[in-house]
Amino acid sequence: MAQPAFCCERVRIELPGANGTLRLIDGLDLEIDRGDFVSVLGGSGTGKTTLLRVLGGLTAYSAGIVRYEGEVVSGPPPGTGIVFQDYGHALLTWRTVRRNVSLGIEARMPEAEVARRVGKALQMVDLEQSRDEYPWRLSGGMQQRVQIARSLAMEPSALLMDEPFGALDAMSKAALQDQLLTVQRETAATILFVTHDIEEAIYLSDRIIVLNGRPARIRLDLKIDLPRPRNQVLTKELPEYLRLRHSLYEAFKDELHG
Ligand SMILES: Nc1ncnc2c1ncn2[C@@H]1O[C@H](COP(=O)(O)OP(=O)(O)OP(=O)(O)O)[C@@H](O)[C@H]1O
Repeated sequence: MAQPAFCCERVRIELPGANGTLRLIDGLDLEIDRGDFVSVLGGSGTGKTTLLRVLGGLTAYSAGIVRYEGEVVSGPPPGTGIVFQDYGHALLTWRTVRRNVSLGIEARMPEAEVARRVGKALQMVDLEQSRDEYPWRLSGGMQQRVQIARSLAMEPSALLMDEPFGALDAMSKAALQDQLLTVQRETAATILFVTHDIEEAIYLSDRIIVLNGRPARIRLDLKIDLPRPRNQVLTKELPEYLRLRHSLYEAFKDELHG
């Protein structure tokens, strides 16, 4: 069998809390295949963001082992990019769009290669027209596209995304979802996507993992077998989409209704 992109074996994640150590996740076994789009759902505070940070090498784990492409994760693995919800803080206001996108690569490669990658990344998120603008002159959706372009310029083999569209209005959100699906098709990157939005998770994913409990465990692991390319109207009318939506809302009934 092909080597998975991410592999967690009996992973325990503990964080310091006001009343001692918080055991957030324990005994987590998880494999994420290369090129898969995997969403992580779970109630507030279950540890979704923390798990993403552990896979991205930003937060240490306390037991077990996390691997990316076979290598033990002990810092941000080469070839992975992280996109946060808070694009406002992620972007540098004094740099143009182009120079925000080049941020992660400009010190590491020749100028011509930087320019090529920035141009390609801006094209993928449809922001070529705004390359010389400053981020504060852009809408929220456009700012988030700048952050995504910055990750894409690193030509990542995996993207870790923490509620990237959580702060956007419904129209911008749908447009960015479709753009992300196009990016995934073009780059074949593995995408791990944390969201609170059940419908967004079904629409985008090949697989959905639901975390719950303290310490959190995987409560549901669903394969999403909807045809691609997906379509905001047609996909959401498919009986299989409605069935998945129904079972996920059932799984979250207690959390949604208190
Ligand atoms: N750096 C930290 N130090 C200590 N505790 C933390 C830290 N980061 C998060 N926590 C705690 O860990 C728990 C899980 O947080 P996390 O942000 O991973 O959950 P989440 O599932 O992403 O939540 P949400 O859906 O609300 O964003 C929370 O109780 C939070 O207070």
